[in-house]
Amino acid sequence: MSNFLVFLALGLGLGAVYSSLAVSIVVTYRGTGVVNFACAAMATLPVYVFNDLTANGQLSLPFLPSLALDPPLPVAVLISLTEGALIALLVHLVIFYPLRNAPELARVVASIGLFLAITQGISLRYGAEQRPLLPVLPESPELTVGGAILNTPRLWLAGLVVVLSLATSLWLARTRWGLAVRASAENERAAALAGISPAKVAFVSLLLATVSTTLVFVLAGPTIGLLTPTAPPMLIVPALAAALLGRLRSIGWTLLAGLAIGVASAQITYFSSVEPWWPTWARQGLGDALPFAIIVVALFLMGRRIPGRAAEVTVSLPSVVVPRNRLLVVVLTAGLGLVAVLGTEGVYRYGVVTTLASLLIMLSFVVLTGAVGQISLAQAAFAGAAGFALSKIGDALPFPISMIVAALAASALGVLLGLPALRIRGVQLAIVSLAAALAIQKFVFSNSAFTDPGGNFVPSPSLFGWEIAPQSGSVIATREFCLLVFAVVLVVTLLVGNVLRGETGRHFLAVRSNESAAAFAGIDVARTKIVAFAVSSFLAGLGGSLLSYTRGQLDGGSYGVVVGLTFLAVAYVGGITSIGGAVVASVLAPLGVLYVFIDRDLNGASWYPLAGGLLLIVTVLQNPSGIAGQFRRDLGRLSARLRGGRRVGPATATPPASAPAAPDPEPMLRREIGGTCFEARGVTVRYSGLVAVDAVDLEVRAGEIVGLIGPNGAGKTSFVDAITGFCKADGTISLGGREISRHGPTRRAHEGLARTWQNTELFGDLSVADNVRVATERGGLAGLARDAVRPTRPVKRSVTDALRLLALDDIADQPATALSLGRQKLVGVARALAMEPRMLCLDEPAAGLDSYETAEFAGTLRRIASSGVGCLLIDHDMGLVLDVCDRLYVLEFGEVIAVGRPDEVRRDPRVIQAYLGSAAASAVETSGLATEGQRR
Ligand SMILES: Nc1ncnc2c1ncn2[C@@H]1O[C@H](COP(=O)(O)OP(=O)(O)OP(=O)(O)O)[C@@H](O)[C@H]1O
Repeated sequence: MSNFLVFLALGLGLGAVYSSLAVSIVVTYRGTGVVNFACAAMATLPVYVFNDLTANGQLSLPFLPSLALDPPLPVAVLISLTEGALIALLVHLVIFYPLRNAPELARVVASIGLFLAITQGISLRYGAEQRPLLPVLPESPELTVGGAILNTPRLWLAGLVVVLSLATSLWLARTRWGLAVRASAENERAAALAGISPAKVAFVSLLLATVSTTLVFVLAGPTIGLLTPTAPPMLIVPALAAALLGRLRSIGWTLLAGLAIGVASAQITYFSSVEPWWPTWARQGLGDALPFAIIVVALFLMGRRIPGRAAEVTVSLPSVVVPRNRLLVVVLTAGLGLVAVLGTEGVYRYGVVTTLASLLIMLSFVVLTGAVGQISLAQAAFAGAAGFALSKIGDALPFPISMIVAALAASALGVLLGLPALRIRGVQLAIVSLAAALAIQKFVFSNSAFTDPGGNFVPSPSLFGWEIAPQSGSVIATREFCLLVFAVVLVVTLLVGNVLRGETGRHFLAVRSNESAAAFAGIDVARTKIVAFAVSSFLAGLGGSLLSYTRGQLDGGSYGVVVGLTFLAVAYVGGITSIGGAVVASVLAPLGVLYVFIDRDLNGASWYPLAGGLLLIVTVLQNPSGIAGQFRRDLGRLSARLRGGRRVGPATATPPASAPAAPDPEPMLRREIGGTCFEARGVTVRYSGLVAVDAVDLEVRAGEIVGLIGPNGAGKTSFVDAITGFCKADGTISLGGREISRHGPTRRAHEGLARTWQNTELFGDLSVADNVRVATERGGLAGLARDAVRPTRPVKRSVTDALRLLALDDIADQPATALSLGRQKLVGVARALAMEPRMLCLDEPAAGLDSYETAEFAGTLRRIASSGVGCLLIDHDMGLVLDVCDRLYVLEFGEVIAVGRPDEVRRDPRVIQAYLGSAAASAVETSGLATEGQRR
């Protein structure tokens, strides 16, 4: 019992550090929208200054020579806090403020760049060796409870953090600045309109967060562990777990969660080091794995309830370059690689082989982060998992089977990590993957129960009994091994190129662009993400296996978290959205060609990690598509100039200069209206207290065009969302006589219920043709296998027919988002049509079309219906609706107030009343609704 109390006090101290960091993460997030992975790193720098001041009497600020100064303790604390404040100012001005509207991925990556820059900068300025930290808080009064002497400084620290957290909570709740932070977090645009400056709010939050964390770090002394450049910064992982448990919002819950995590990990330390019944395999690293377990559970249980933060403006991710595997480019790049392998020796050849192997790890980022938009910080852990697996099975299995099995082990781990990604995305996934990387490093790679403490030797690959030793005597990279790596990397890169330009690649890009629209285009979003995780971790595993051969031996730090963050940094700097970017990144990779050059010829290897962090920040700020993207743009400009000086810009489909005459009236199509193809009974949609759709019955017959009209807010879109499975609803929905009420959106789409969206919802990275085509492809593992061998397959007839019907075939190769709004809507209709639906729901398809295009669209709609498809049309253009629809349903406040033929409905007094109010009713009766509809 007394040990329990001792560890409870120790745990409260540790928990206090976690809590203070976690509260800072929450305050920064609410004020700036950035989950700051460098929060602990920013406070670590002042701890070094404080440590030098108190232990050596030296003021050693970054970039400046040390000064002899022996200040009293309060002055030393004050100097450290001032440094913390200056760091916050600098980070705000140089990084977070310029990135305020950048995509979430960019902001996460920038804070990782900051983490790397600070930790590597500390290493250069203060050295990488461990430093002891002296207690700062008083050791009195001595507290003895139940015979246990409790650690008083840790209890003081816990008390201080509780007070600081309460003060922060009061500040947020009661002060003008606190109100501004809360307003900005809810709706930055509205806050800005109300006169609140988002920039000032962001700075004040960051300042408060950094200074309070600095104070706690400085006073915590040995509670934060030994002082090394990376140990205190890595406290960010348990702190992120606590912040998530507080839903990135509640200071109180965050405080409690941090304290609880601290206490739990102290108790784990106690039990695992003392109790004989504690399993041997769980004696090392379990405390480090705890935050991962907590984060996964927290995100799984309440991932969707963690609030996003609305920015004033948002910018999309850099666009993806779909690889073409052009023969000339492949031959030139492969030739260059071969020359590098054959033309180098010694340490340079080692650099070449490292670059080649790293290319596969960089490709793993291109697949997962570039193509699918999922941020993973665990790619090095996957590489390491394969490396460690290879050290165990490399002797038992021949090459390449051993390498493939090892990579499959990494892939299995990747799929496990991908499971939480089905419920979460963006920065939350970055947090899970960071925690996973730390857990794998500490609990698996550094655990003697799973690895060999004497060294995890990786046996040389042997091909048909011929051993290809990676090293031989003093040769650190043999030519045969380099050629083997070259061959593997070339084949795998070509296969990845095939996958990215095939249907799997289109599914990836669709999911990255818009998950809801992808789901209703029949794409299984969950399966697509899992496939991406599997492929990406498999690639990381292959790269890790090849790297492990070159190393010969692995230890716990070989594929640690910081290695992983460095991989991400170079992948981003090279260009995370293209294979060319991965090639550039592999040249920049740790121990790769450039590194060897910097080390050998410039004697600057110690600057490499710092340069990596800084370059990452600069890339995020200046050039999100990386070096490869910039190169491609420059090349484009150059070739345009050579072709005659024309500017290269996105292709746009311009409408005709002068509006052509309206098309001839559609020759009367013989439309046979068949039996009921769609039926909704008692459909009701509630948003909290509001009944948006109230027990609506609606029926559409095959070949019939049914209009659903009503004033703004009547519930039309909610009804379509309900029947297509995009919002919760009561009632029954049947398609072709089969009830589909319980099916999800994707299954409803597969059953033949297609829809278009009010806001186009196209896939921005795909061309017009691919936006349509992607809805006809099934993807999955079968698609992956087909893509690998034959990525260019014939386009389905329904796709070409839909493009032709909507007159989009002449602009099929243009990027969909470069079209006018009206034409984008037509692409949405074509996509729905290509799925060969029985029933088509069109949500305001004519908004954005001019009168000529609208008249054409009316004809198109009749043609669609004449093929037997039931159509439900929502539109405010009454001219179109009255002209084209066979029957109309009129909604008001969620209820159907009229049903009938257009000529009946337009004379219905309730309808006239609903549209215009009673005063104007009689006037309109004479002019007709059509005029009013057109005016709208
Ligand atoms: N996600 C939501 N949460 C809460 N209320 C909602 C939500 N979506 C819609 N509403 C409300 O439900 C009602 C119906 O909205 P809906 O968008 O379905 O109407 P609509 O007829 O499609 O309007 P419009 O013609 O302007 O598109 C409105 O009062 C709207 O404010």
